[in-house]
Amino acid sequence: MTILATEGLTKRFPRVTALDRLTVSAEPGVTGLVGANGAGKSTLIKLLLGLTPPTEGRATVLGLDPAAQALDIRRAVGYMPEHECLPPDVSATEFVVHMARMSGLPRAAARERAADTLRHVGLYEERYRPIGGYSTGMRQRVKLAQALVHDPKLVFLDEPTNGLDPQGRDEMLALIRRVGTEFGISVIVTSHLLGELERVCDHVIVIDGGRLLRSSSIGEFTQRTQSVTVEVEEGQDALAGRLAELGQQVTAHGRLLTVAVSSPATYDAVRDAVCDLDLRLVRLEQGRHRIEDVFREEVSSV
Ligand SMILES: Nc1ncnc2c1ncn2[C@@H]1O[C@H](COP(=O)(O)OP(=O)(O)OP(=O)(O)O)[C@@H](O)[C@H]1O
Repeated sequence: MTILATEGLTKRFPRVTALDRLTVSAEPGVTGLVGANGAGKSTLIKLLLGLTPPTEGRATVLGLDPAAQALDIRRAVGYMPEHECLPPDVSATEFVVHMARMSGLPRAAARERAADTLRHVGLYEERYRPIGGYSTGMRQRVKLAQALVHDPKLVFLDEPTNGLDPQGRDEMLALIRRVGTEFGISVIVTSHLLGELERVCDHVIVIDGGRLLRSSSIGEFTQRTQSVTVEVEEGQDALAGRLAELGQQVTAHGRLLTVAVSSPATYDAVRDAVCDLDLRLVRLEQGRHRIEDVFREEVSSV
């Protein structure tokens, strides 16, 4: 089942084209939507929720059309907006119960669901205090709770790690992973920090300037760029030459050599070259480029 699909989706503002003929789809699971600030991530989410109409093109969310079935979509989808949107003078409990009631839950069910959801996102006693006194991390959790309280099939999380310190970031990312795995809710999560998404996503969509740069599973993203780092005590130039003769693709970074792994034979070639030249091997380490590196390479080649 496809959770969302777009075809030639375009949004033009008077001065800027925020989305430019975007054709992409996502399957159930956790999908990262990656792009620099201004790439068009928030605009895409707003179009998919039916909050703003496209200039051209089409989209479906859970098989529904945002232009004609926006209310049905909102019933089945949760949305955590990027910007601050919480009332400071009510408690998290009051706010999340209110949001559950807005989604159509009866009073008792809304209270129960709100309590469960706030506990799931890690807010306990503090949920009775006014939101105005919360830390950024606590406020992000409240925003996440209101997106989950009506038990959606899919949630859009717009920059959920924004403003968090490294520990808060790790906790939020772990929570997002749990939403996708334990709760079984599909997640579309945006970030301009490319590296952090590889830890939680099954699939990544990269957009740049409103255009699709890449859409693939995390595995494909990193596999393609698998490499092995070789360090020898001395003789790295001779080793690089020998490996090149054996048909390997080698790059030198000071004392370290990075060899692209084209097949398992690459490891045999490294072993043979080190033995032939009688070198002392210090390190042989499997390396994977991070999404960040792949993205940088692709952007610079566009
Ligand atoms: N309502 C609007 N009117 C005019 N321009 C807009 C509007 N909304 C977005 N834009 C522009 O469209 C482009 C894409 O914005 P968008 O907010 O979708 O990017 P983003 O990838 O979510 O980045 P950020 O994380 O910085 O919000 C930007 O150039 C932005 O200035």
